[in-house]
Amino acid sequence: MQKTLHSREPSAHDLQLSVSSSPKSEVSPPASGLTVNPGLKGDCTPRPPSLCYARLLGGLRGQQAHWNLHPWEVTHLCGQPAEEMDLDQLDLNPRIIVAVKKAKLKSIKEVLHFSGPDLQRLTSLSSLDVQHLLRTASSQVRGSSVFTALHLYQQKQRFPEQHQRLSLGCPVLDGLLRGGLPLDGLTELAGHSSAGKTQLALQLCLTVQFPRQHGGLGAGAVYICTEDVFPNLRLQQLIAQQRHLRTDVPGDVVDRIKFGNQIFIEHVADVDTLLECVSKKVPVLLSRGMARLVVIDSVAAPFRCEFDGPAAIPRARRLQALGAALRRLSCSFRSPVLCINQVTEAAEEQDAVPGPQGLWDERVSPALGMTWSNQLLMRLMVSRHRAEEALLTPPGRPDRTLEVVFAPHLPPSSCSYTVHTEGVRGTPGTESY
Ligand SMILES: Nc1ncnc2c1ncn2[C@@H]1O[C@H](COP(=O)(O)OP(=O)(O)OP(=O)(O)O)[C@@H](O)[C@H]1O
Repeated sequence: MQKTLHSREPSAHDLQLSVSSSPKSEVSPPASGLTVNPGLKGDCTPRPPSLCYARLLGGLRGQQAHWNLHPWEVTHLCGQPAEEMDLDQLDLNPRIIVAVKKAKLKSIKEVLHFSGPDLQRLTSLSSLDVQHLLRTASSQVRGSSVFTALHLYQQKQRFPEQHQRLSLGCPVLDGLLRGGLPLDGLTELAGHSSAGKTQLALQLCLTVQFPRQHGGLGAGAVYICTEDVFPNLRLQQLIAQQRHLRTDVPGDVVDRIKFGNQIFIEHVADVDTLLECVSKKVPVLLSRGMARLVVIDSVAAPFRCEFDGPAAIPRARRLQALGAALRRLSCSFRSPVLCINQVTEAAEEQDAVPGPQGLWDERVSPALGMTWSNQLLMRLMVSRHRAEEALLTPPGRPDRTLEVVFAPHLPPSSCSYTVHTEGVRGTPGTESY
């Protein structure tokens, strides 16, 4: 009987292993990384565990197995459902396998359903054997693909999904954010009134609709307004100007996208409606692939109105609930969530958020305090130079700054930007890290 355990195309490295009851039908094991299988009696040649086990199994059953795969792969059938996994795939002493089979356990899944003491009782194996059995079974189910965050970070080509970002529609801004907004997690965009937060959010609602190769996610956006009416006129203007802003994208690609049809606008006035919107309505759009960006403009307004005075504890609870719902949405649907936030002038110097250069004179801090800050993956701050400073700014020079206040993957950094008819553009050469 022939048994093929893996359907991968054989390569030069593959070891064709014929296993039979005949002791001569074996292949030299690989030179390195070998272990001695404790279950082998009278045969102390070091071999890969799976190879030893295969040989013994063949010997026990008088059967022939012919495996077209590298022996190391036999123990690493990653991704196969546990219920389909045959006990014979386990790299174990056959004595243990026989005991398990005698106990009428047919698959790895069944083995893993029992606790150690239950297995001991069922199989009459020693506690050490049962521990070994459970460890081998669980590592078989888990497979070999344990990756650290460093692996994911360093191997960009191998994990393109993990490195995907939503472009801001401008190479300078994308350069500052190493590609754009991360898909998993909440990004806050905080800043004074008229700094350009809404402009950037509108631009993202358009960028998200571009195909992946042009920095988008090929879907629409949900825009939740909590304070002002949605700026529809400005959106129409930005749509009309997309060809001028996105000179990197072929004109026919821009023309084909019906930008106006894929922005879902919701107005909410209080915290309950906001929570209901993000937990009921938004998931429907995201799960259907109709949207892959959520914007809340602004997140502070409902909390500011409803929790005036000493209502700190209920406010913190609602903020946490909102943060949790948004994070769940973002991670489940790999869709960025952008929360626009207002800022408050800090009365005390120690409350202020330092800019990348430690600009204490900014003396502003995003609204909603520490409870909200803890919900965020990344905080961006936009600022517009004060009126008196703007007078000193030479004409044509940018008077706005975008700062990365914190992000797990970015250093504190900043760059200048301008808002034009066609949208928001970073100013080349103004980046500082
Ligand atoms: N069509 C346009 N052409 C050029 N600049 C524009 C245009 N529309 C808006 N702007 C600029 O954008 C600024 C307003 O930006 P935006 O509405 O994003 O502010 P904001 O940070 O969201 O403020 P708020 O918190 O009050 O909503 C204006 O001050 C103006 O300089």
